[in-house]
Amino acid sequence: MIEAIVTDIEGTTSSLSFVKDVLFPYARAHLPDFVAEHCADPEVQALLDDANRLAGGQLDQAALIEQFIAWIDADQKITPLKSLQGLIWLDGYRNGDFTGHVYADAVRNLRAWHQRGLKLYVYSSGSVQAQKLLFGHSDFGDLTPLFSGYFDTRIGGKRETDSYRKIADELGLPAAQILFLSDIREELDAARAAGFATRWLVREQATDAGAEHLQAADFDAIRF
Ligand SMILES: CSCCC(=O)C(=O)COP(=O)(O)O
Ligand SMILES: [Mg+2]
Repeated sequence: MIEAIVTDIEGTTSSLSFVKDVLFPYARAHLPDFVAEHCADPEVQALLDDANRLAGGQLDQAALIEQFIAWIDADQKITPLKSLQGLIWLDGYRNGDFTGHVYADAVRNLRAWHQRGLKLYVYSSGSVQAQKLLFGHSDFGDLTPLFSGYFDTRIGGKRETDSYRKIADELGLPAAQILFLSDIREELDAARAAGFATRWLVREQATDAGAEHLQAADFDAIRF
């Protein structure tokens, strides 16, 4: 019996287009000024140091900004980049430049599952701060009361089975009692290898008859 649901964001609760056409360009445009203004801030300094280590060198600030932009353009899920993006998006949400896109069917079912007593969690490559911002400033208002916890790549990559083992440990539940929702097959494969139940959200892609994961066109089609 399913006791908890862990959901991905991009392509699952929220549209690919919101992330790729709104969030990423906003971070890209504001990143140079943000780094220049906040580089003495200890939290930002630590992210710059992490990024420098991952880039394998002692990049100066201009080169580091170029590196961050290259990572954004390649949609790299680099943890310090994702944390920096979260800090930059804070201003965008606060200024009302955008609200977090969440599909109506996702909101409807998340609310129903929460009402039924299921525990709901988020696991996204976006930082925990970015996740809370998106759901806290969503098109449907503040959805954060629905969630019991958030995970990002600090627990491990989404295509790594060990990440799901760690999440199950943190939830204190047998993996078989946790349902993972995602639009990415490799993420579902990793979750399934850890023992999770899975549903493949196929909102904007063709269904795959040979897939090992049950597929759902949207959250209304998810049964368990
Ligand atoms: C948390 S909102 C921004 C999403 C994001 O930055 C991202 O890389 C999407 O990753 P996901 O794991 O949700 O597909
Ligand atoms: Mg996704």
